[in-house]
Amino acid sequence: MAGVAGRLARLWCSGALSSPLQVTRFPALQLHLCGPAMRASQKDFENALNQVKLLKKDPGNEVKLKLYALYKQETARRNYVDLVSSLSASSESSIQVTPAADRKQPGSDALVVTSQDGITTITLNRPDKKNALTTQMYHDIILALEAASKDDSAITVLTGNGDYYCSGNDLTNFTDIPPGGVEEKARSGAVLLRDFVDCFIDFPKPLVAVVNGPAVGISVTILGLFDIVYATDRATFHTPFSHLGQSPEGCSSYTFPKIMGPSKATEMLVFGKKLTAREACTQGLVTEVFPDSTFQKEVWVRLKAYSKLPPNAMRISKQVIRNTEKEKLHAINAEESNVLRERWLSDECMNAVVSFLSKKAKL
Ligand SMILES: CCCC/C=C/CC(=O)SCCNC(=O)CCNC(=O)[C@H](O)C(C)(C)COP(=O)(O)OP(=O)(O)OC[C@H]1O[C@@H](n2cnc3c(N)ncnc32)[C@H](O)[C@@H]1OP(=O)(O)O
Repeated sequence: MAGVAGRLARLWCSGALSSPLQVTRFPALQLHLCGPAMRASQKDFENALNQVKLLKKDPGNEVKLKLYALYKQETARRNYVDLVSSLSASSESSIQVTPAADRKQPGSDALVVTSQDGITTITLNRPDKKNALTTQMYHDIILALEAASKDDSAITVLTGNGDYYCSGNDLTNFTDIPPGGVEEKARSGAVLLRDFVDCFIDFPKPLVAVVNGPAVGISVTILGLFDIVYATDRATFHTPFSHLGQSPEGCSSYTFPKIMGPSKATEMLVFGKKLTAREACTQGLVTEVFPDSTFQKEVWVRLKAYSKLPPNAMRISKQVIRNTEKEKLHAINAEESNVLRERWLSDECMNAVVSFLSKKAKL
């Protein structure tokens, strides 16, 4: 695998790949760009890579993102073959192979929703990926919030499983390029972002973030739309948008200056300054910080007590607080999503994403 990865890296780092048009002149590589249904043999793939080595110019970021996606497919294919080989090698193997149709759909395990003691808890559950948000997870969170807004719980909580709260947008989302290309991807991403943030703006009940560890990107910006933010003292708050060639979302361009003042907001949103939990609390983004050793216990005791308060009174009080700003927040969300759609198409953003993916794939 490292061989294929290394070759891909050398191709684009050395400038060996040329334009997307030139790449599609090579039938074997084209087969791979068309996906698993038209999969070329490993030999075809190796041949294609040798062919593209002869090209002179950079292939462009769209092709690099496709190459990364193909590299992941290739890895998955090899893992599949290895697993089946290991099963055949040991006829006494105890591994049960579940028929594909019976398996849970991707994404379903990545979000866990529970309801207890008047509290609905939505838990991000991809601890091995620091709870990075896949496209599926954005959709699932929207559905979970819609359900929670109508269930009989008094309070809704968002938290993370594992050492991180959330590492923000899963940057591999960028490799899932539809037939309409990166423009279509950016358009659909902006619609999803807007719908996702709208749900937080409109959420009718008290919404609490239980920040169990570091938080990055969109998981930080939407905190400005929560009613309470409790954090472990291990948490940090980081919005590296400029580093990623991106711009603020989650209404943070409005809520952060309002919460912490324009210059502190600029340090975070423009210069990517990472705040400790205590700094975030001093600046008003976090409601209260707890020692990590007692964080879960203290927070849940507190929330269980709050959940016994009259639910209608809490809902109406929240409406009174939120309603004066709702229209404005929706307008800001729409504007931020539009700006980001453009940003996602910029070289600054594409280069940053390709650089992250190259490091991740150890290319
Ligand atoms: C609808 C769309 C809205 C889009 C708007 C959102 C804007 C944002 O959210 S921008 C912020 C995007 N997030 C990042 O830039 C964070 C990227 N990740 C990291 O910098 C590091 O992984 C992190 C500091 C979070 C953790 O570092 P480590 O403690 O060293 O752990 P690893 O890097 O080894 O991470 C383990 C594993 O998880 C993968 N990972 C983590 N975060 C992401 C992510 N955001 N996207 C994709 N993958 C992520 C990481 O690559 C590792 O994977 P493997 O190597 O496969 O094990």
